[in-house]
Amino acid sequence: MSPSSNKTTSRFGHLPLSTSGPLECALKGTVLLTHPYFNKGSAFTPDERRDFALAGLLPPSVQTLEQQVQRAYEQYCARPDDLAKNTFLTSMKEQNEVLYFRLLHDHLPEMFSVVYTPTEGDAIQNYSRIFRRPDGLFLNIHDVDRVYHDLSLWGTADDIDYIVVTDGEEILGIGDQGCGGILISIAKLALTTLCAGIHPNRVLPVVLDCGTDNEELLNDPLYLGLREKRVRGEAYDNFVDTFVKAARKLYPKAYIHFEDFGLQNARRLLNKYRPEIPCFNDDVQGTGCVTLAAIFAGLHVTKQKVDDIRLVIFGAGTAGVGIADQVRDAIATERGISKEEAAKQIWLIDKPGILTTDTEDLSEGQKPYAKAEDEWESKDRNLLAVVKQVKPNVLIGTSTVPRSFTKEVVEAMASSVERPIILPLSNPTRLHEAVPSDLLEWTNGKALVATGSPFKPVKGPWGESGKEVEIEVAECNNSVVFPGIGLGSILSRAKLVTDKMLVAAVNGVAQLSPALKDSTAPLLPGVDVVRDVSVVVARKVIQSAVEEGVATQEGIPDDEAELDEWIREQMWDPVYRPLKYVNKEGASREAKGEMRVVGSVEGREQQ
Ligand SMILES: NC(=O)C1=CN([C@@H]2O[C@H](COP(=O)(O)OP(=O)(O)OC[C@H]3O[C@@H](n4cnc5c(N)ncnc54)[C@H](O)[C@@H]3O)[C@@H](O)[C@H]2O)C=CC1
Ligand SMILES: CC(=O)C(=O)O
Ligand SMILES: [Mg+2]
Repeated sequence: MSPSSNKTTSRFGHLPLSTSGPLECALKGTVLLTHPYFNKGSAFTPDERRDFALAGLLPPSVQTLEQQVQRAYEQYCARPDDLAKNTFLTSMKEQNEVLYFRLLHDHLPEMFSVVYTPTEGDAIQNYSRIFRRPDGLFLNIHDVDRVYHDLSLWGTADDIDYIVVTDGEEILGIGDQGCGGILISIAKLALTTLCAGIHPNRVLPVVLDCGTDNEELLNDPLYLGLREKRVRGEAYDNFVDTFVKAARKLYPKAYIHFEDFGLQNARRLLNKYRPEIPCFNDDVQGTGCVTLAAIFAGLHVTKQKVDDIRLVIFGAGTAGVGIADQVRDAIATERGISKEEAAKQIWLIDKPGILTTDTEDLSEGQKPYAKAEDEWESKDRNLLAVVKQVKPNVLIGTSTVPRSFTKEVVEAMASSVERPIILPLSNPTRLHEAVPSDLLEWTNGKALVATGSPFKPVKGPWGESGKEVEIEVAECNNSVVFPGIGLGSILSRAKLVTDKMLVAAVNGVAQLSPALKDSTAPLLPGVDVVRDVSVVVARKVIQSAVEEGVATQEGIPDDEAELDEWIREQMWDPVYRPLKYVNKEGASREAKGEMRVVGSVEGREQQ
């Protein structure tokens, strides 16, 4: 999958998001060189150097993007550790976006974990220490009156397709990171471009700074966010609502992706806004979708059906309940039974142990899964006791409790099922409920494993032959699916993101599972094919949006192959487009470099 050179004119005629042809630019000289969207560095052509007053500002050799990637890769490799590599890549993104995305594209399996989990988690924890220049939109709860104005600086009604917003309360598995959460919005958006070709100049990362309950940050003199305890209740709801309403009014085409909100808010906000606007909560829905696809692949290997699912989820928070709902709904649909009946195949465990109708303070999301108290044989309510009684064939971890899938638990599970499906999903890596090497060793290679963060393949002398075999472990992360869901929603200009669109996305990923063809292969497709996965997911989502009557885009092709072509045509590729000078007066906001980079480039704050 090498990015094509500039796309030729489409046979579909004008497409809203097509990126073919020259790029108009009203910037010149040093301003142009410091603008990440237009900058080409040493790859500016002789004509461009002349037309844009760059001649004396660059060394004479005109280089190709490939040469630049080679140089950048050497510099990347020279960085001593992953956090330094992450910082290097951030700096490259601020200088030259095409080069940044092309470097990542060409080295994706190697660099994915550096720009995403786990290393992005380290960058977020160190945000106020490693900060050099701001990126994204910082809104704070004491300036509610400014929300509309500050949002309006990012473009006009047509300019923004995709917004990722966080309030920083529950970042990955590392908890409250306050305004450092902006980096998760930026990272998720980088993945939408990288994995699904969503245009990097048409996205907006946002952090809603409501304070932080993280004492370390509150006591850090260098902390950059609001230095006070989180504001909650009515003021919080009003702040979020002001943001959502302003975003809808200013950018009516934009899809809003909620990321890493806290347990009290994630699902509540999703339920509030889902019936009204095209929005998506990645931790609830993205995680639910990708995990269901992994379970489908696992059932294919074990030759079981949806009826056979006996699922135990350890950690019944935002992600855990999101997964439970997605699986429950799939069981209900497939078996033609009610959701209540389907929920009987799912058991949730949280801090008090198995959740029963007697458990205090069950959340609304947990209630449908609470089991009758008298079902419990043992007075123990812990994971081991539950596994022994339930005899699950699928065990999922979304608890942030490292090593909680102990040898005893896994052996208990493996004693009652031939091929246990075990998915420790907590991020970052150090919080995984178990590591693949242990799971495979304890089950003699029988466990079907996928993990929340990436792991290297595991070698071992498993099976009766005792021969050394290498098992590749799939990454079960919402990143497999959210870029494609976003792409499909944007291209169809869906009014809403419906349940059926999400089920369609699950089926799209599941049909691409390598395990369908080879039972020893990973349960999910890997990052090496992620753009192809996104096309299939987007296609399924678009078809479903059309069927549901929520697609508003005209001219969506009916034919599947044509639809794929129509999708690919609108995916942004990391290639240089020729620059065409336009006079500043009357130039578009994009040509003036005003989108994504707000205000004058020269005047941007550094440090
Ligand atoms: N692989 C993926 O795609 C995704 C992974 N995650 C990961 O899942 C983890 C959880 O994330 P969220 O659901 O957003 O957090 P959350 O805070 O909403 O949920 C965590 C749940 O685990 C429970 N828990 C904590 N200690 C426990 C214990 N000792 N025993 C049983 N339950 C316990 C908490 O009470 C809470 O209900 C994080 O590490 C996050 O990075 C989240 C979203 C996507
Ligand atoms: C992957 C993700 O969204 C999380 O860990 O929160
Ligand atoms: Mg998340």
